[in-house]
Amino acid sequence: MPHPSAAPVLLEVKELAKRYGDDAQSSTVFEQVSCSVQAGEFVAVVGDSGVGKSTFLNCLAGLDSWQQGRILHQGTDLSSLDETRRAIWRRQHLGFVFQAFHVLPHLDVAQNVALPLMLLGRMNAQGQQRVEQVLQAVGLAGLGSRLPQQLSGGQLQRVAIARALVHSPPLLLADEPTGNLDPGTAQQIMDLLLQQTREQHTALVLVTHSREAARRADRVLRLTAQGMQRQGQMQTPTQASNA
Ligand SMILES: Nc1ncnc2c1ncn2[C@@H]1O[C@H](COP(=O)(O)OP(=O)(O)OP(=O)(O)O)[C@@H](O)[C@H]1O
Repeated sequence: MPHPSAAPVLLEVKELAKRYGDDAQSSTVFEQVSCSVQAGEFVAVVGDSGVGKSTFLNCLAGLDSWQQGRILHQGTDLSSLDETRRAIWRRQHLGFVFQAFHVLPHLDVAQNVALPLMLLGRMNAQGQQRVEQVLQAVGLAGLGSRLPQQLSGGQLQRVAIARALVHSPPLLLADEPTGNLDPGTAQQIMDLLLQQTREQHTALVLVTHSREAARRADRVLRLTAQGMQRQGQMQTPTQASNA
């Protein structure tokens, strides 16, 4: 695997600002947020509770809107895509692991994991094999026909990770994927996430409060209301805008 510093830039965020409310009564969540992520790189995003980490991740996924700035994925400006094209772009380029799993209760484990392939029209014999391969990789081999209600929290999070990786997206966004888990299971989930992203050369942007998880990142970025800074460094505004 090439070292991240030699890899091309996958994601660029330029002076992003997010506000809620209308002009008369708006409240700024964050502004002047800039950063970039290279292919295959693992970036942890940390910050105080309520500072806007989940909001930032939702913006990166094109699931939320912003008032100023740009988000570029491999040079494509997300705001240039209408809703339909954004949805297609998400299917092809993105995996998202939510804190609350978001596993569909009426589908079995294999069907949940297969969803991205079905949406991409890739659920043929090869797709079936891929589902089995990913289930095995996350330690759920043999559990494909179980319903989500028959799984533990750690197993459900594994389903969510398998589903986010099954279509080999270049970018994986994960919002506190270990937040609901005990420390032992949390570590296993982090091991798995890292192993899978390293093997598939997927860039990983992980929002976390966990020092343990952040410690394993290639880079840690701290989100504040005024911008994004590389953790552990005092930066000039110019350096921060290049974080
Ligand atoms: N729909 C909304 N309308 C108004 N304000 C909102 C809305 N959604 C979120 N907020 C506010 O935006 C801010 C950022 O929320 P967000 O969930 O992104 O923070 P966070 O850093 O992920 O928090 P935590 O670490 O506690 O999960 C919070 O102050 C929250 O109250």
